[in-house]
Amino acid sequence: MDHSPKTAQTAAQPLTSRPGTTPLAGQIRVPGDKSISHRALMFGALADGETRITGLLEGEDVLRTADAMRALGADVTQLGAGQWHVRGQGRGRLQEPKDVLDMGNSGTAARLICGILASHPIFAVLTGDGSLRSRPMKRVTDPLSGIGARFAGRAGGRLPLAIEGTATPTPLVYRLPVASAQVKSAILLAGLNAEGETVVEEPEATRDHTENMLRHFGATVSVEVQGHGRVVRLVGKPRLTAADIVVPGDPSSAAFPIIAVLIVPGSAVTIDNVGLNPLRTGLFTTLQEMGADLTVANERIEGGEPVGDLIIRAGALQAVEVPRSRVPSMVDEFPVLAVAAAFASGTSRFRGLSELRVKESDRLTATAALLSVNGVSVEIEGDDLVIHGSGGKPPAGGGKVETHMDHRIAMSALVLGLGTAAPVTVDDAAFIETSFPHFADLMRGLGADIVSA
Ligand SMILES: O=C(O)C1=C[C@@H](OP(=O)(O)O)[C@@H](O)[C@H](O)C1
Ligand SMILES: C=C(OP(=O)(O)O)C(=O)O
Repeated sequence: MDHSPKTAQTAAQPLTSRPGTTPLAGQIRVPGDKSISHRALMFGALADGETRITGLLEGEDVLRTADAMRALGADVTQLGAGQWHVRGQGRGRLQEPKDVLDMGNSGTAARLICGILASHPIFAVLTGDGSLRSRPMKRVTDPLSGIGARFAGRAGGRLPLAIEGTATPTPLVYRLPVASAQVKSAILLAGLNAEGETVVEEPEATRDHTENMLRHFGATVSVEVQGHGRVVRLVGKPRLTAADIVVPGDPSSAAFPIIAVLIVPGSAVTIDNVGLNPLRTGLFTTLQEMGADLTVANERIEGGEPVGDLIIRAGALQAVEVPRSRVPSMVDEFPVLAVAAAFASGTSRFRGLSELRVKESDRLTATAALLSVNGVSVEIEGDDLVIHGSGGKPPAGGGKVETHMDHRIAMSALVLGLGTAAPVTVDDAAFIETSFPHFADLMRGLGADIVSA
């Protein structure tokens, strides 16, 4: 099986989704969690010994991380579908890469690897695709300069970025200016090679997979809850020991079939083995507030993370107001939540979405555009998104959506077209491969009508 990332080379792949005449039905699994998959490969590369990973997401973003870890000297091998092993060099012993590291479309890969490289005495250059090269990197390079690493990038700190790591990193005490698990993780990863304690204060709690995995590999990490936020402390220079990892299904990917089921009348689907880390489940809370028929069965802990099976049935939805404090726990789910809101009764407001402007695309603008080109009434007010729902009546559809190299915009638009009056077309579905390989096939298996445009 060829696992090299491809999006950069492939021609645009337009797709159309058409309103079906039959409900969606079935029992499925979604691919492994992207955040946990990146971290599993990185921690495996930083640890002593052999880490075995089950359920790894084989999406292009994660394959970029696998390639980068190989270029830094780790032995990364696929044993079977979702089964990978990584033999690490031991903390602090990564090698200088011989060529530029291409992180493709992945912000998580680029920012976390900056943290890893910053505290190794090596030189490296990072680049990415057109989307990633437009995304801000100063949010990691500014604090990481404080440990003694040096960075030179394009205007605004954008990729390509040259990094000169330091052999003697100073431990940081840093308060995050934005709620970002990527920035928190970059600082903690850099702190692994610093003598003493690295402290990251986050004003809003963000996903804690890095903290969980640090402990799983033997590091000492403490977390103190402070209001909506947390203070994370890492003791530097731990021995990281290889540990097996079981990756749960990605709740951010599950969001797409979930919303599809909710908006296609008569549908009922079960999604098995979805990660339910409480810092990732803001969408489920919000959908329950909208009156969605969404229940969790068989809740259990697997590989240190809570997981469960989701049972979803179509039904009427009410408008919702999502508070700013909930944004980090569902930051990637707003485009598809906006699709659900388009079918609800009443006007929904999602507050405080400024971070959506710096994702793979400006998702605030792209989400509003994907709705309005399909006849949904929507406004952006400051950093809020306001959506006037149709009250269950199918919105017009018939639009061609620009996806701007953004997988989540592409999948959200395709979900919308399953419930609109006329089909919805996306200009390029190729980027769906970054996080959700075989998305269209999985949806077709449930009865969705998705075809090449
Ligand atoms: O740490 C992570 O794995 C991620 C953090 C989030 O980004 P920010 O840290 O920029 O909010 C999220 O949008 C991204 O998909 C994955
Ligand atoms: C924002 C995302 O990913 P990243 O920042 O890793 O590119 C995402 O997957 O929605």
